[in-house]
Amino acid sequence: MSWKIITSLLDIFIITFIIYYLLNIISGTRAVQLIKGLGLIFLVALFSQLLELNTVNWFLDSFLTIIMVALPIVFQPELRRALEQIGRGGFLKEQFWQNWGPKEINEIVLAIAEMSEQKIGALIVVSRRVGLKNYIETGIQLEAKISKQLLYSIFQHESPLHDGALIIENAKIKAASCFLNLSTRSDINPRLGTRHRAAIGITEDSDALALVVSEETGVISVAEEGQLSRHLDKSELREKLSHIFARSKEKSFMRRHF
Ligand SMILES: Nc1ncnc2c1ncn2[C@@H]1O[C@H](COP(=O)(O)OP(=O)(O)OP(=O)(O)O)[C@@H](O)[C@H]1O
Repeated sequence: MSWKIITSLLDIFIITFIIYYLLNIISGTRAVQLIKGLGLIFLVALFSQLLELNTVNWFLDSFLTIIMVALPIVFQPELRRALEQIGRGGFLKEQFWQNWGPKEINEIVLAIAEMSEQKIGALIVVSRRVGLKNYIETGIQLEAKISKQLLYSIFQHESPLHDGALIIENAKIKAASCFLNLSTRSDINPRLGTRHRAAIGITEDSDALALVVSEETGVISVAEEGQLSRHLDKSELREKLSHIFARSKEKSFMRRHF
């Protein structure tokens, strides 16, 4: 095979990968409708060029120029998320799991299970490699050890900190009552309210995990990478948390030794 063919194949492979990656990032967002709309306008523009419909051509050309200028403004949140996702791609290798152990996981699981039984609404965000400083700053800052009792008491209705999200970073409770960006995805179950949307939102903005207890039903859910797994029981939650930290430890070990 000649060098030229190899570089052409590489070229095609890279472009296919980039398109696949971009489609993955925008799937389920309002940008999908926009892409469909733009595709349609490009098709009409192509036909009008072939048929030499000059006025239509002129109109579509001017329209597309305006759209291109307006795009970054209208889709600023989506663009920011996409760039954050690209930047996340594994370059920040902070050993976020270092202070985590079975004890911390156990305390969280017990607190969530108890709140689920008593239908106490809760939203707990567990950060991983991506720091959540900008979200921590929106709440009341704490620097507390993880304990079932503390988590449980923060989310009691009488507690001034119960509203909003609690953020755990490096196995420490960093803040409570934090405000998160809500996911703008259009394919989220409409019966889920803002607590679940906020949980999904933070996992789109970062690689954090978000644990939710529904106040209405007591259902336990976990959001990861923009996907919500619902109806988890105590052991499934424990397994999920343990698995995530074990996986991170393994990956970090591989990086250091191979
Ligand atoms: N942007 C946000 N950031 C953090 N927490 C939020 C945010 N929006 C709402 N919440 C939390 O969610 C609570 C409201 O939950 P809501 O009933 O709207 O959601 P839900 O998904 O239906 O949850 P539930 O099943 O518990 O009712 C608020 O009281 C607040 O604690």
